[in-house]
Amino acid sequence: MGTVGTVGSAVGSYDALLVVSFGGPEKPDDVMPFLENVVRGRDVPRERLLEVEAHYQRFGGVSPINQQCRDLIAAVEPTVDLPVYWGNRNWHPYLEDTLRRMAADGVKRAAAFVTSAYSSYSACRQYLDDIALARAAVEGAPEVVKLPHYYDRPGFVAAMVDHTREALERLPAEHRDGARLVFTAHSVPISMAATSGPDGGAYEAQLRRAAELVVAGLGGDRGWDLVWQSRSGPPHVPWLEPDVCDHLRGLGAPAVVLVPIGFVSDHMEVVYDLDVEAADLAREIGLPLARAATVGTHPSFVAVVGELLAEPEPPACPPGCCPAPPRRRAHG
Ligand SMILES: CC1=C(CCC(=O)O)c2cc3nc(cc4[nH]c(cc5[nH]c(cc1n2)c(C)c5CCC(=O)O)c(CCC(=O)O)c4C)C(CCC(=O)O)=C3C
Ligand SMILES: [Fe+2]
Repeated sequence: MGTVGTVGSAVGSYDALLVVSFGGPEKPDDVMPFLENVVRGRDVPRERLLEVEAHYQRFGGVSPINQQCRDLIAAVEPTVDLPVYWGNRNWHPYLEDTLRRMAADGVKRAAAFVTSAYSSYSACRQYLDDIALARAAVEGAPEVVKLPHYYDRPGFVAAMVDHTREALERLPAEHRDGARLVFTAHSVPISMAATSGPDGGAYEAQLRRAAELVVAGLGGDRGWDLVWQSRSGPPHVPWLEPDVCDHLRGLGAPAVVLVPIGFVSDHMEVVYDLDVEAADLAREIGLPLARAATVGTHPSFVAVVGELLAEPEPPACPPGCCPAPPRRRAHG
């Protein structure tokens, strides 16, 4: 027992909610140590890391993600009947420290809400692995049951529909009808996309499904695409394409609404890669652009957390689901 995603037990068996997130730096000196944590054992070239460091430093070394987690927790806390804890993969508060506190508080069985709605190694399995590692380091750590993916929940979709409609309204009136919806998500290596979910291909399939639901919620008759952003890794490794900026160059529509369907809050990939990079490009090519907000603390999204907690415990991911990519050899 004691594995993540354990099957069994009845509804209402949780004695805490654990919000699990990525983590981000909150001052300039945190940035490099945070980035080193993120890419440890991964094939990310030094030049890419320095580029991303500059994105964070441009915002004073502060990632928006931690405050967004605090905001989400503040919104969720009054709606659930459980103590709420928060632990990150890559920065304080670390999962391990949080699990230690939970053990000291007598928590036995927590539900984990991960701030990522989709399958794939980076969006799902890596969080499970991190939870397992943190649990192994903590004497008497609670069991942790990861709540299921929520990209197709009506509350998630409704929040994105509202935010997309708001973005459309920010476009000049004459362009609203013709504006194309361009959904974006974090690119991943093609090999990771291919092995995501129990039968492969789940990351892209789930994103397409979520986008379809949002388009339907808006009335259904608007042209849309799903494209990728925030590519990392070395140039010789193929990642999902097209990149959002390349796509905007050849768009052939009078205006665009970018909809970051792949993210649950406006974190650095959104405020830099979309609001700086893609927005600069759009200005350069004279393309009116509005960016939809992510679900954030939209009430219908907040309600999804309570909905997941009230459901029967989800089955664990099958063992072969979203396997880890091969780890990079240590440099000599
Ligand atoms: C699928 C996916 C999500 C969505 C699911 C989810 O939300 O979890 C996501 C989220 C995030 N990614 C984030 C930050 C970073 N991701 C990196 C690198 C990578 N991401 C990958 C994938 C994903 N990443 C991959 C395959 C890599 C290559 C290295 C590796 O195989 O791990 C790097 C290294 C530098 C670089 O970008 O090259 C950074 C700094 C932040 C925090 C942002 C903030 O601070 O506000 C968040 C929420
Ligand atoms: Fe990432």
